[in-house]
Amino acid sequence: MASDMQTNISGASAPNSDAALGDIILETRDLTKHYGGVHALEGANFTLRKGEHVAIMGDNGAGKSTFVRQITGVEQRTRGEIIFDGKPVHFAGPLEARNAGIETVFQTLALADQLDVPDNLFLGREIIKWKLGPFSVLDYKAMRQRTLDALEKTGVKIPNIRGTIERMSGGQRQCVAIARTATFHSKLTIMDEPTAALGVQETAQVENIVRTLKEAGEPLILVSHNMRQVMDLVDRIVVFRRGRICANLKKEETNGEDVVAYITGAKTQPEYEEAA
Ligand SMILES: Nc1ncnc2c1ncn2[C@@H]1O[C@H](COP(=O)(O)OP(=O)(O)OP(=O)(O)O)[C@@H](O)[C@H]1O
Repeated sequence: MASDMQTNISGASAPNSDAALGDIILETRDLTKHYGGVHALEGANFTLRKGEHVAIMGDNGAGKSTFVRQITGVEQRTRGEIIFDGKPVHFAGPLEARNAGIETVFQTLALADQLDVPDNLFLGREIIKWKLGPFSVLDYKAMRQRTLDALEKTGVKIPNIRGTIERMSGGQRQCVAIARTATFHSKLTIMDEPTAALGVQETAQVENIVRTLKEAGEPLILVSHNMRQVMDLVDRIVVFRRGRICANLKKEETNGEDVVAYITGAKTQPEYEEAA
């Protein structure tokens, strides 16, 4: 599948068609989250195919992060179904989601500040050299080598991988988090505003990593407010408004102005009108 896609897709902005994409990797049905009286997410029906890159857009408070938190097991949904890789799932926490193949890069990074890059990459799934009863010895050499491979693959330049995360810039930290995805070939990557706090160069680096994921046929959900970035990187845009999906737009059939009209409520797609 990936190689078929590569022949069809010469760059992130190449035209896309459903035929170039694989089976459904993620589906949500009626996904809903209420915080007491706050209906943060209401009846979200969403589908993502293997190899597809989809942006989630919407105004502040539209429900984007809430949607991500239900999928990644950070919170427990009020109702609805999540079907991941063909099976209904109910993750008790983010580690369970990660072990199932969902790698998430949050706005606030889930990295351990006191640890170095290899330790962060392999946190919770260390390579074991040998194990005897309750004792095990970790294979640090193998973990370091795989770290260097992952950074090289994603084009990330970090001068000293043995330095602790707390000493790195925001961009470097973000790249480490994203390189973790590349290392483990996750089945799905979710990025929630990965470049919101980054400078121009660091943003470009993260965007390059997104392109390498696309070339490798790895699916992605990208939550972003950045229209240029979205138009540059994804195949499809799903717009949330007041907790509900109000548009599902193929990139080649829309433009920035059109997307803004859905975000602000000036437009709603007919199929979502009843819900809006
Ligand atoms: N833990 C919570 N308790 C109560 N209300 C919450 C909680 N988390 C989010 N909300 C509310 O749910 C709604 C959706 O929030 P969410 O963070 O999903 O929006 P968002 O689209 O990600 O916004 P932003 O772009 O500002 O990050 C908002 O009204 C928010 O105040």
